[in-house]
This record gives sequence, C-alpha cells and structure tokens, in this order.
Amino acid sequence: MFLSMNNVHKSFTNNGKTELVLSNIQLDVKEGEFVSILGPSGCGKSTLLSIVAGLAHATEGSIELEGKTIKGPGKERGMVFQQAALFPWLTVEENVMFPLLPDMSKKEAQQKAQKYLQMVQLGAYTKHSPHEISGGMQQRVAIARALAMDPALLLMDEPFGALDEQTRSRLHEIVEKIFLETKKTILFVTHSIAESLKLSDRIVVMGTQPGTILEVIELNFPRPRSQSKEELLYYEEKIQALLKSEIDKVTEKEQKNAASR
Ligand SMILES: Nc1ncnc2c1ncn2[C@@H]1O[C@H](COP(=O)(O)OP(=O)(O)OP(=O)(O)O)[C@@H](O)[C@H]1O
Repeated sequence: MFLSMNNVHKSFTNNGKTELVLSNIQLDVKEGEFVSILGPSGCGKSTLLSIVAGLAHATEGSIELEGKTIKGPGKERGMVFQQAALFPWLTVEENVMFPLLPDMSKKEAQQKAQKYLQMVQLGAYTKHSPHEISGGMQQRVAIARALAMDPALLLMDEPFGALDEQTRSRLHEIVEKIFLETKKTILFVTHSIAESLKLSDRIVVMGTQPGTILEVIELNFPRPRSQSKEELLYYEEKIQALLKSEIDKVTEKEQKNAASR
C-alpha cells in the first residue's frame, strides 16, 4: 500500500491532564488517490495530517509511506497550510525556488518555478512580491512551491479555509486540474462537505472526542463534478447526518466548559 495508517493513537498532555485526540486510526491510501479528511472542529484532522507530515508523532501505532515508517519530515511529502506563509522579501518566483536551491542550480530551480507557477496560472506574476497579489494567489504560490519539490504525497491542511467562495471555487478547478495532470496522491483536510464532494475519490468522515474514523465514503463520479448533481446530494445528506451528532457533542462540551468557569 502507498500510505498506511496503522492503529494510530495520539494524546496531548496539558497542565497534567492527558487528552486522547486520535483513537485507532486505520486507513490505507492508494497511489494517485485524492482522499479528503472531513470532520467537526477539534476532531484531530490537522493532528493526523501533522503526523503524516512527520511534524508530530503518534503516541501509539505507525504510519508507513511506500513501506517506510514515517519518523520525521521528508522531501517526499509536500505540505500546504491554510496560510501561504511566503517570504515577504522574496518575489513569487523566488519563493518557489527557495526550497529547491540546496539541491539544484539557480537556473534549474527557476525553470521548475516557472513550470509550476504556470500550472497554478500565475505565469504572469513571477516577479511580483507576495503583498502585491491576493490571498488566493498567495495560496496558489504555496501550492506551486509544494509541487516544485515533486513530492510523492501532497498534504493540504484546509488550504482554502480562509478564502471567499468564488476564490475557493477557482482554486478547486486548479487543484482538480493539477491532480489530473500530475497524478499526485493528495490528502486534503477540510471542513467543507461541498469541497470534499467536488474533489475526492474518497472522503474519510471523522467523529470527535476522541477523533475516530466514522465512515469512508467512495465517490465514483467523473470529473469535473457539478456540485448540484443529484447523486452527490445523496452523499451530502449522508455526511450531514453523520456529522450532526458529532457537532452536537462539541457544542455540549463547549457549553459545559463555559458553565464550569
Ligand atoms: N500541540 C498541542 N498540544 C495540546 N493539544 C493540542 C495540540 N494540537 C492540537 N491539540 C488539541 O487536539 C485536538 C485536535 O486538534 P486539531 O487541530 O487536530 O483538530 P482539527 O480537527 O484540525 O480542528 P479544526 O478543524 O478546528 O482545525 C484539539 O482539542 C486541540 O486543542
């Protein structure tokens, strides 16, 4: 299997109190698959992605990528976060080149940067500074930067969470095109049911307290998908029903915490 999560548990200890955040996460991802992780706030989606990225460690269990246990960050995994985190003193092109330079000549890095900036439709903005382009464009630079490293696995943590609806929709089209062109395996964390229905081969629906996998939904629909399709509506309602009791759980806990203060 390309990516295997084996019985992953994760706990955090704060002020002497240990909280189990992820419990028994068992998931296999095939090469070339687009898998979304969807769940209520706080269910551990980002924590799980961080463990796959090697930025955090499982308390129990392990994750294997192409047969090798993940022990820390690696070049075969590229990450895109909610905030683009570009260097403000570098141009768009230099931001994409930056992580490449230790391994290749400036010319080669520039050629790669051009290629991936064109892929995210920013070929005309290579010499701009990050502050001269919109938030959606900055996020496209972050995607180009991750892709330029040619990772086997692209990890995206709510990459469009901070963007408006129209920009999101444009980025969905770009990501879908990249996915089809590069055939990269993508693990994509989102809050948005519509986003996951539009983009995924499979949706991993998570429950909370502790974070567990409730259901894995397979979507065998051709791309590009129209979000109003009736078949997709069936899945939308199914996911909403799955998430409702989980969101109620979160609300109840928040109210209890507020009352005890
Ligand atoms: N470094 C940390 N130390 C202590 N607790 C943490 C840490 N990171 C995450 N947590 C806790 O783990 C739980 C899961 O957090 P996580 O950010 O993974 O959830 P999420 O599903 O990605 O949430 P959201 O959708 O709101 O981003 C939360 O209760 C959070 O407070």
